Amino acid sequence: MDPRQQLDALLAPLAAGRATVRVEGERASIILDVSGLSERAREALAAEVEATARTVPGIAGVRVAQTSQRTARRLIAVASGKGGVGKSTVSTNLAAALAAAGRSVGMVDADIYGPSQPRLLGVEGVKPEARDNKLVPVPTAAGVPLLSVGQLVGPDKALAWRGPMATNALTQLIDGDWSGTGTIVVDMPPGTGDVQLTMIQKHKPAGVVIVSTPQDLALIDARRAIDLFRQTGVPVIGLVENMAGYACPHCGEVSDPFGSGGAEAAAAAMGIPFLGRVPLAMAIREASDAGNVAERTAFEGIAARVADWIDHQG
Ligand SMILES: Nc1ncnc2c1ncn2[C@@H]1O[C@H](COP(=O)(O)OP(=O)(O)OP(=O)(O)O)[C@@H](O)[C@H]1O
Repeated sequence: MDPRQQLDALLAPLAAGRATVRVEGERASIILDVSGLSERAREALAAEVEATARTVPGIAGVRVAQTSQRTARRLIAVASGKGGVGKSTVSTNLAAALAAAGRSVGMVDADIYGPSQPRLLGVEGVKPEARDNKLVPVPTAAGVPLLSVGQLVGPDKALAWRGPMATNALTQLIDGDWSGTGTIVVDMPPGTGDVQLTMIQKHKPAGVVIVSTPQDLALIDARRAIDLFRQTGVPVIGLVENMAGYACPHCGEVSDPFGSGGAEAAAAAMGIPFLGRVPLAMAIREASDAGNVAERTAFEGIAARVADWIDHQG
């Protein structure tokens, strides 16, 4: 475990959901959300967090800052018209890139048909604890704490759920102990069913990112998803074209077996921003399978555009 992972693991039982941790070289900065705590409890928690952080090998300096301003929770849904287009992969890498850029980001995996975030974020089999009747997000190496349908029932079981069970699970995850987390990326199930409607009506996402492949766009599934969010007043942050072109694993050159520019033109025709293309690349699949998010370059531009959108929402 690297110092960052050790720090997250040690702080989880003490202050998960309250601590936002950054590690640069040998220095750790921890922002502690102390809202709702008494003066004495704040000081005690800050002292305990600092003392604990100092025990981590490889960390030489620790700075703990307290904030009592509970960050307004902002939900960014990631949706697609159909399954298998890489929505989960885009969600993970988007969240990881935002975290790497210094944002406090969490992940809710509401994909009942294939909750793959525990695997993608490298915490498969780790169950969240409950505190004050709320689930406590599981810390991950990418700095993106996670609550997933897969943690509640195991990766293969949720598929058989009917509407109310699925929507209750979504609410339980979104109402977890997210104090200190500014933005929660929500990996939605594909399509336009009950979970999407509950998400829109009850949880009111700030915006939605739509993921599609070049072929998905041609098949109009993505358009149907875009229409649902638009008609219900959820701002569409933009379209990500995934598996766009093939990146040669040897030389990195991207070729376009399906032509290029189609998604960008489709986004323009629908009047929504185009956030970028992610090539079909062996490195992306391998990183996903290994539960790490090392392959980040393809996602940085997309994350920067989403961050820009967030900042302009006030
Ligand atoms: N750009 C890419 N390059 C290579 N492989 C990719 C890329 N994007 C996704 N994949 C791979 O494609 C498969 C499906 O991706 P993912 O699970 O992210 O899709 P999804 O849309 O979330 O699917 P579902 O809706 O079924 O959960 C995974 O094996 C993933 O590693």
